Amino acid sequence: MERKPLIAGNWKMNLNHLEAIATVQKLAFALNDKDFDRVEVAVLPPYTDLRSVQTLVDGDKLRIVYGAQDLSAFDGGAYTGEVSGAMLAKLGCTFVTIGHSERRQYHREDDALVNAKVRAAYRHSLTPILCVGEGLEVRQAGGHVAHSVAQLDGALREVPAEQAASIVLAYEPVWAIGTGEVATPADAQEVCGALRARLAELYDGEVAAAVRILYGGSVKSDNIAGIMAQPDVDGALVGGASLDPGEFVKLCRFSEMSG
Ligand SMILES: O=C[C@H](O)COP(=O)(O)O
Repeated sequence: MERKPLIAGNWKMNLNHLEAIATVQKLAFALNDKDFDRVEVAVLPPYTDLRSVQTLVDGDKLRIVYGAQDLSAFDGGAYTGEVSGAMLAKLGCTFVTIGHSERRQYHREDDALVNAKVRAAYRHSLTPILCVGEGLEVRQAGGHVAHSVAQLDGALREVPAEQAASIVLAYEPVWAIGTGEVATPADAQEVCGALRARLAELYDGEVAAAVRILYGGSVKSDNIAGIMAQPDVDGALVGGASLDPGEFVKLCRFSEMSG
């Protein structure tokens, strides 16, 4: 099955709504139809930017898609500070990142909550970008595959095959996030391959073949080609480098970069 590569820019807590408009405009100006035919390009701005991004994308009929960095496990009600899947769907979001290591670390999100958020996303027709990945100690102890697969198992509890087939996974080794320490292409392939094999066990080969698996962690234009060349890597979840439109455009043209 043909899987269209996805390059997604996770802006984290950067860029206000005015900066978001300028950034998306620069991306739209630089990227052309050929780029969008080859790769799906997504940005994941802070909540406060989403309405502005929606207006720009709709108004100019841009092929850039967008999403949020998190959502509430609940659909509405007295949950101060939370944002529901329904609200994100209304803003035209395609994707929502779930289980990013920064949410797991700073907000104590565990597999049960990640699972509840995955199911909330599907209730509102949002596509989760489910993040898994090990910390340095786990990697050094050789537990990286088991750790990432266990996070996948936890996140997909009670998620039926027809929903799972549309999920996007992101393998992000925590030790490689924002550190400049990029995993080798072989490191990325080892875990991404194991995640796909696990999907085949949990569901079937068809689901496993349909799911896009991204690598994330210090991806830059000078290292993306080798990572993208791996058979089970279908894209990148990019943090820091996505804040620079010129660099992000280069990442979207990964096939022109040297490995
Ligand atoms: O979601 C993106 C990842 O956390 C990677 O961030 P980074 O590219 O700044 O290392």
